[in-house]
This record gives sequence, C-alpha cells and structure tokens, in this order.
Amino acid sequence: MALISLKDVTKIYPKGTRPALDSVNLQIDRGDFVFLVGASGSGKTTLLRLLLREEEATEGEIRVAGNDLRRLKNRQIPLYRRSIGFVFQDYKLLTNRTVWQNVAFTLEVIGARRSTIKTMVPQVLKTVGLTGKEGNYPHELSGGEAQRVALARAYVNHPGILLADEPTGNLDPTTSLGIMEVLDAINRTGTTIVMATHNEEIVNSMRKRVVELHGGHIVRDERQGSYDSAKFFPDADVEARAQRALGKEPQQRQVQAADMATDGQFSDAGIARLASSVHSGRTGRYGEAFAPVEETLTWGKGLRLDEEAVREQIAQGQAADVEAAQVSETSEGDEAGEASTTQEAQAAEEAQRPSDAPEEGKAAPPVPPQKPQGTDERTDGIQQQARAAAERPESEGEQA
Ligand SMILES: Nc1ncnc2c1ncn2[C@@H]1O[C@H](COP(=O)(O)OP(=O)(O)OP(=O)(O)O)[C@@H](O)[C@H]1O
Repeated sequence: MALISLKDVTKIYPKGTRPALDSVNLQIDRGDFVFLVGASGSGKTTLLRLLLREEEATEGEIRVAGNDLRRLKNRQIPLYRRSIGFVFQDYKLLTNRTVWQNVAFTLEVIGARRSTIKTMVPQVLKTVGLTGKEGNYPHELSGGEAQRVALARAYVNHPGILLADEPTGNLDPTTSLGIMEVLDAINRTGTTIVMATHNEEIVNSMRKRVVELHGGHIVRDERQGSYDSAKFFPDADVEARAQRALGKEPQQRQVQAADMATDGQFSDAGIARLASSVHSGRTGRYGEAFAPVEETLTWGKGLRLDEEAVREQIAQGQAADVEAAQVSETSEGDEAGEASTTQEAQAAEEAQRPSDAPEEGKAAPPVPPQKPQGTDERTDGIQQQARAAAERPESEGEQA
C-alpha cells in the first residue's frame, strides 16, 4: 500500500475563484523522492499543506501512513505532524536559540531523554555539515547553514516523511547543491521526500520522480523526470523561438552536458550531475543556474488555529510551564515584524506535548521512524563526489 495516497482530492480555498487542486489522484510509495513542479499558483504548496494537515481537502480522501486525514481529530493533529518533517524556503528557525538548541528542541518536546538528545544532536549536525556551529544563533549563520539547521531539525527524529517547499529557493547554486546532498542522504535512509521546486537544474540533474501540476491538475507523473520551465515561463519560450528565428539553435539543456560529463563515474549520479552542472559555471536561462523564485509562497501561514489552541490551553491553566516558552517565541516573531512562523507555531504546538501525552495511545499512529543507516558516511561520500566533480576541469564538461 502506498505511504501517501490522494484520491479525487479537491481543495477550494474560501476566497478561491477556482480550485487550487482539482480531483487530484496521487500515490507515493515509502522511500520515494518526488519533485512537485509547475508554475507559480499551480497547487504545489497546497498539496504539501494538505499532507501536513495544515489545510483540509474540500473533497476526496487523503491517507498518509495509514491515517485518513479526514478522520484526524484536532487534538491528534500535533502528534500526526510530529511524525512528518517539514522544511520551508525561509528556514523558520527559533531565533533566540542556538543551532544546538534549535535541533534539540524537536527532541525535547517529544520527551526524548537527555542522553538521547546528547547523542542525536551532534550526529545530525554532523550529517548536515554543521559541526562547530552548535553555539551560533540563527543570525550568525549563512543562508545555507540556516537551511541545514532547518533540515537537521526536520530530520532529527527520523521522520518517515519529509516535506520540503522550495528548500533551495533563497540559496545560491553551490549552497543549493549542499542542501540537495543532505536531502538525498536523508532519502537514502528510507525517508520519503516530497519537495516542491521551480528549480529545473535540480530536477533535471537528480532524475527523481517528477509530478507536475498545472492549474490544480496533475498533468505529468514521471519516474525519472525532468522539468522544462520553458513550458511555463513564456519568456523562456519566446527566447528559444527568438534564437531559432536568428538562425541559432537554442542553448543545449545543461543536463545533457552534465549527464555526459559524469556518465558512469559516480554511483550517485543525480548529485554528481548536479555538482558538475553547478560547478561548470554554466548558467540557466535567467542568468543564474539557480534563479531564486518569486516570493509567492503561501505555506506556513496557516497554523494560526493551532496557536489559538495553545493560547486556549494556557488560559485554561493546562500548560502553565509552557506559557513562558510560547510567549517568548511569539514575541520574538512579533519583534521581527513577521507573522508568527510555522516553526514557532510548531514549537508552540510541540510545547503542548506534556498535556497531549496521555492522548498518544488514541491518536493516529505516527509514520514509523526510519533507522539511520550510516547517513554520515553516505553524506561524506556524496560530498566527496561533489568535490571531485567540482575539481574536474571545466573543459571536460564543456567538451561533453
Ligand atoms: N489561503 C489561500 N486562500 C485563497 N487562495 C489561495 C490560498 N493559498 C493559495 N491560494 C490559491 O491557490 C492556488 C494554488 O496556490 P499554491 O500556493 O498551492 O501554488 P504553488 O504552486 O505552490 O505556487 P508557488 O510556486 O508560487 O508557491 C493559487 O491560485 C493561489 O492563489
């Protein structure tokens, strides 16, 4: 049975003029790595939000690891979400906590033992390449490092499923490569990954399953797919036609050259292709190999109900010890002039954990955690391959 299954799922937002998702059917197996692609507004984020149960489907059935999301009661949602890692484009780190504390927090709220935390946090920080940065606060990190903390936090309790919405959206090509290495390593431990992206370089290099949305419909589902933004961005199409009109062949897709440059040399061909492409210095249609997407993300703004639920609980005196943490997180977000972030909401909802705990037996079973299988070594291996690809003379790639 599929780990994730959507049957005739339609989502119409209260103010939506047309369905954000329209009769979507999708099955994702355990261990899959799925790229969700499609133009802005095609429904990628909506699909992820439905899986996280941040939004409810208007019609249709969604099952995740045996949970029928329609039947999930409000009090079961925090536990359900705890079994899913999620990563956003803009990190959502707790700004008043160090790298170590950000990662440890995820374990603390699920009641992990101090000794477990002491073992797990350094392991995961090593996996994402952040050893040595444990004491840094988020503002003392680069964008790539901050995203690695977000990944570490999403992964530290080895979720069966990791959802990522444009996790490389704000990052430069090399940093994006690092993030993809980590995601690839996480996927190899058995975690199912669903990642929304506009980044054709990544999709074309990694050759994973590609599910393409258009106007809320799935228009393509390929095992080892690619992504050609020319289909979605008229200017790219116009550019190609203009080149033809001038008697020039439009630029070869980078993936072909990258593919040939790395052919047969790396067991981890996807990352190696991406590394080769990134380090070749070739640029995409928009002048950058990894052009940042427009700031159109909507995901992560929908957890207010949970925050309300926490506030209510605090008011009822059920979580007096939680209040200080909740207030400090909220005021921090406010000080930054931002709406409270999903992570903060997650933190708040996680902070409910002690009062939730007795419910655990009744709640939907979490996605079985994945056992780490030498993630560190794999990541090291991938990094070595990436470095090797980076060190290869550029001319090789160009010749290919
Ligand atoms: N909270 C909301 N209320 C009303 N309409 C919404 C809401 N969130 C998204 N939509 C609409 O639903 C459609 C799908 O949006 P969604 O954010 O899922 O697209 P997307 O493919 O993730 O886009 P992007 O790549 O820009 O993030 C869009 O038409 C959008 O305007």
